[in-house]
Amino acid sequence: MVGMPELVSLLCSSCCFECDSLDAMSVEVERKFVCTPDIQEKLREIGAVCFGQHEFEDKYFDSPEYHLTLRDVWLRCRQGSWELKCPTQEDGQGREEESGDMSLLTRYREITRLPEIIAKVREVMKQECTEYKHLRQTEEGVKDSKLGVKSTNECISDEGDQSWLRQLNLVPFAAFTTKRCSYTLKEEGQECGVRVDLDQVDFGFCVGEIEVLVPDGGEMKLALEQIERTAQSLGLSGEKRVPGKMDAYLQRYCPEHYKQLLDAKIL
Ligand SMILES: Cc1ncc(C[n+]2csc(CCOP(=O)(O)OP(=O)(O)OP(=O)(O)O)c2C)c(N)n1
Repeated sequence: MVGMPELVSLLCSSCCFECDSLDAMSVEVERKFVCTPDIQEKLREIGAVCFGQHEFEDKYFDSPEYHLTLRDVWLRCRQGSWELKCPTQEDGQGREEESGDMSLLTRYREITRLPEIIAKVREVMKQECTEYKHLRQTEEGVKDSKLGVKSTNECISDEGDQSWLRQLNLVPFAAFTTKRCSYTLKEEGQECGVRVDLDQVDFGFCVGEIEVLVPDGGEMKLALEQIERTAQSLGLSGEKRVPGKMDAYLQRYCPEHYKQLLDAKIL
């Protein structure tokens, strides 16, 4: 594991920044790994190209009873844009159920359009607590609110925009800033590249991620194989699940929430 100061110096200051272009609904397949001091050298050796370095703040939201995260549903606002990650199968978790290294892969549906995010959150809340007090009021409120017809994904900019959070009783439970250095690796004959992110968080934690975004209905098997090949060429051996930024944050700052997620086998 690379320490905070080392990764700051590892982050390549010469990289240019390219904006991420995410589909409004796609499946993110990823494998986390422990960053070693030579990771950037290894990435360059295998032909990965650094395409960006940037910093962003994530704020995560849930109900006080953790109705979303206990169903493996993750609502966040990143630099003013809303994102929801949820398991790809309704009943299953995002973790791949295959054996060996494949079990280190996670697969989440990413939703980035606000009306779809609100609809999904409402659906989860409904399943979670059928007699949820706020719900009937929420359904009416969100339908009537200007947010219900908004097609873009915008930040909480005024009181009105926060109404859906209040109506669904969602409150922030985690907030941290990440410095990220992003690489892309294109294999011969493959149309889409693999993305590798090296993240350093403001509370002193580092983690790497190999990631492929599969558009809705896209080829999942290919993505899984691409990630595995990249992991192998980086010499990553892994039998153990690698904790992410959220694991580290909750373990440190919200032990009760963390325990509940461990008990529910979400983390
Ligand atoms: C290995 C592993 N990762 C995540 C989870 C569940 N989970 C916990 S927090 C969480 C939400 C954050 O997901 P993560 O991939 O860690 O976000 P980030 O590192 O910021 O990457 P980006 O979204 O920019 O690509 C999830 C899905 C899990 N059970 N196991």
